[in-house]
Amino acid sequence: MNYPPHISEKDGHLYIGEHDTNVLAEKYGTPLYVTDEQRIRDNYQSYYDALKGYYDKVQVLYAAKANGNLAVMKIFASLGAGADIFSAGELHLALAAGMNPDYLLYNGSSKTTEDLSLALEKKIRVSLDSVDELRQLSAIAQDAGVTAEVSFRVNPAMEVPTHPKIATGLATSKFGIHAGEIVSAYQAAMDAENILPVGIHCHIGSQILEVAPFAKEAEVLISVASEITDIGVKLRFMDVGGGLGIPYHHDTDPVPTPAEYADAVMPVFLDGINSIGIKPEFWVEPGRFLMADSTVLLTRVNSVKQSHKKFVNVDAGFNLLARPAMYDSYHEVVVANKTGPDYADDAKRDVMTVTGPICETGDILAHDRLLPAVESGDLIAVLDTGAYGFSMSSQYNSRPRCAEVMVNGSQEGLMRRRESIIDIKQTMKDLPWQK
Ligand SMILES: Cc1ncc(COP(=O)(O)O)c(C=O)c1O
Ligand SMILES: N[C@@H](CCCC[NH3+])C(=O)O
Repeated sequence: MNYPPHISEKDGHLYIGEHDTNVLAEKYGTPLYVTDEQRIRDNYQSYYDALKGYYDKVQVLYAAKANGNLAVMKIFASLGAGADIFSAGELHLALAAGMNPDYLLYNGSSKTTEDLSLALEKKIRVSLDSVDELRQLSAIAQDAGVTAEVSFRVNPAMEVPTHPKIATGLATSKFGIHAGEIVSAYQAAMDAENILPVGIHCHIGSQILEVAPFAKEAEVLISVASEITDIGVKLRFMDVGGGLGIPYHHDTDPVPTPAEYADAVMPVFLDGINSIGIKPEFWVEPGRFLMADSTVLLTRVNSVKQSHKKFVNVDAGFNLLARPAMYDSYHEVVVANKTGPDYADDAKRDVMTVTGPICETGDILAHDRLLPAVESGDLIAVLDTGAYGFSMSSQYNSRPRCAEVMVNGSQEGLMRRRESIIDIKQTMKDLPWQK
């Protein structure tokens, strides 16, 4: 199987960076997420450089929902990124990581008045999702005696090649304001007290492996930019939302590069702004491309069962990696203590289904994979789990969440400790009538 450069096999073991995954699993226990810092930096640099090659006013806003660990946020802060934030928690983490508030955008289709007040208090721009939200923000800004800088999220009514649950710009999606209504929304913002519209925001969906939809999105945004410039909006940024997908099927998926993305999108953007006669910043909010392949989820084999098929029962399930159960997502799996030529012979391999410990039939991490003979105690690595892995985890079945480790060259360290049963119980309360 093809691996990204920070994943390798040595002496029968799977390595991440300079580290034997078996040694890390032994030291920190399983299940365990392990992330390679240098890979995050390299992914960021390739995205940023490709866009910057076209335009000097490029800003990356890391999509914090992909992985909100403070250690991860600090890496992006050190690289100069801001963040796409979707909650007060993500806002808090972005500021704690030292990100510049100028490059944070408070997104979301359902914000509370507390969220809107917090954004104003912290001087964070808000991406509005409805005219109702505009009215609420205007009232809060008037009370606070400040001006709120905003963008609207445009719904571009676009079908995109991805799982329907993560296609966010469909005409039927809950997000954004349709192109036909967007100019009147901006007019309402121009007319509203204590509101200054300064941006356009859009997001067509996630895990898209073609560049054409992003170019089409840029066309839609340019057309909106032209119309709202005509009514007097002074655009400071155009935010195109999330980034490229990644090849989860390592050997067969197409691998669109940031350079191809930039070649498709930037000419549309540049021609558009030149003909309108404006020079807004170009913002992009990648999450998956920056994080997904930086991380492996290590999970120990509890038992193997030959039923109507061969089940490999491991200690991580959809409590820790929801993607396969939620979107039928594919992740490569490797037996991390049985790699290399000794285990490559297909005759000695078997088709196996890797299942988690959760009390649901759908708790399957990987269906029907050809793997070397697996026994209890073996270590399985689930690849490409750095985006929407830990961040979507839960305590279902009252299972404490696992630890997260970061490696960086020869260094390694815990970036999140393992939870215990105390963490599960600590928010529960004794009811007075249940003494
Ligand atoms: C508004 C917004 N921005 C950015 C992202 C990040 O997308 P991706 O991880 O595909 O780059 C998402 C998630 O789909 C999103 O909803
Ligand atoms: N959570 C989704 C990505 C979309 C999230 C943000 N809109 C996934 O795991 O693929």
